[in-house]
Amino acid sequence: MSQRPVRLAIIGAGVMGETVFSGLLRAGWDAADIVATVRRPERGDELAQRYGIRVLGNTEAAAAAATVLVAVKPQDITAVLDQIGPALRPGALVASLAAGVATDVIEAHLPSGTPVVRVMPNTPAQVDEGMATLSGGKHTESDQVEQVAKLLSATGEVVIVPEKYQDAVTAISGTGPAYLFLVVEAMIEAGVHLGLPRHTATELAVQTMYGSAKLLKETGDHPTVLRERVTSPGGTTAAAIRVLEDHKVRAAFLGAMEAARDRSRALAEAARDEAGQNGADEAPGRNAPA
Ligand SMILES: NC(=O)C1=CN([C@@H]2O[C@H](COP(=O)(O)OP(=O)(O)OC[C@H]3O[C@@H](n4cnc5c(N)ncnc54)[C@H](O)[C@@H]3O)[C@@H](O)[C@H]2O)C=CC1
Ligand SMILES: O=C(O)[C@@H]1CCC=N1
Repeated sequence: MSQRPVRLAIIGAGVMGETVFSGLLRAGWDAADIVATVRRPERGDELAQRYGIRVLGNTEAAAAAATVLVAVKPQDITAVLDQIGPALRPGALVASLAAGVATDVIEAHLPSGTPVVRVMPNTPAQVDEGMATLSGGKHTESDQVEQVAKLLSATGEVVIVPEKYQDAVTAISGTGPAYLFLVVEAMIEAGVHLGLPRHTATELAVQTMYGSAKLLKETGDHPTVLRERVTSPGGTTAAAIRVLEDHKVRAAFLGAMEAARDRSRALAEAARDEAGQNGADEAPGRNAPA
């Protein structure tokens, strides 16, 4: 424990955990500064071989690092926090990627005074175009939130938000890539239905999504303005949009995003109930800053 800490431990290196540490490696971090944990040994071997990072057990990894990023599913997080809490280094910072799970629940499963940062990232971080939002807990100083923001900025944009926004954020940027992939999937299938070869339909749909996103970002123009520029009076776009409006696409997005927000809240409640059942208030102070 007295050894110099590694910079980061990723607890549960699945899709998002790998996304974060691979972005840090692309940004120039040394593999020796990162340790990760996994549930399946084959997964650990794969990560160690591909990236040269060390794969350890959960408590060993937590004990080794200055910052501990917990990237397990919301359903698994309280058990993992209970396991790693006693092993944390004094002053260690804990960040969580778990959808819904609030900082007070995370704090309740860690030694009293542990600084906690709740993060909602997204998968475009795999190509350094992520969108992550961060909120600090009640023992977290603003420079500690900034520290996690700096770390995640290796994989894209980062915004610090009040925690009360995190469920809505989850519905827009955390979950959002899936809506857009579904739109592309639907466009490809429709293109095939119209008689295009599948590879042609795929290339056209993917580049159209990419080009449209770039146009939105680079011009800063409102999507309504950009849509109007495509829509000629009495033309093809007006005909297509009319069908989408008939099918209540906007209402469907409203309903879908309310459902995502509500699910985020429900995941939070499930984790909170577990905290209650375990009688976890806050564990005794073992992590006061050194
Ligand atoms: N996939 C996504 O687009 C996003 C995911 N998230 C959040 O990120 C977290 C991780 O999600 P994914 O990476 O998609 O899930 P995943 O299932 O790919 O990764 C979770 C990993 O944790 C490992 N794990 C579970 N229990 C463990 C334990 N006790 N010890 C060590 N490893 C353990 C699993 O084996 C798995 O590899 C979730 O909490 C999710 O809400 C947040 C934003 C976006
Ligand atoms: O579907 C989920 O629960 C996670 C959180 C945001 C995106 N994927």
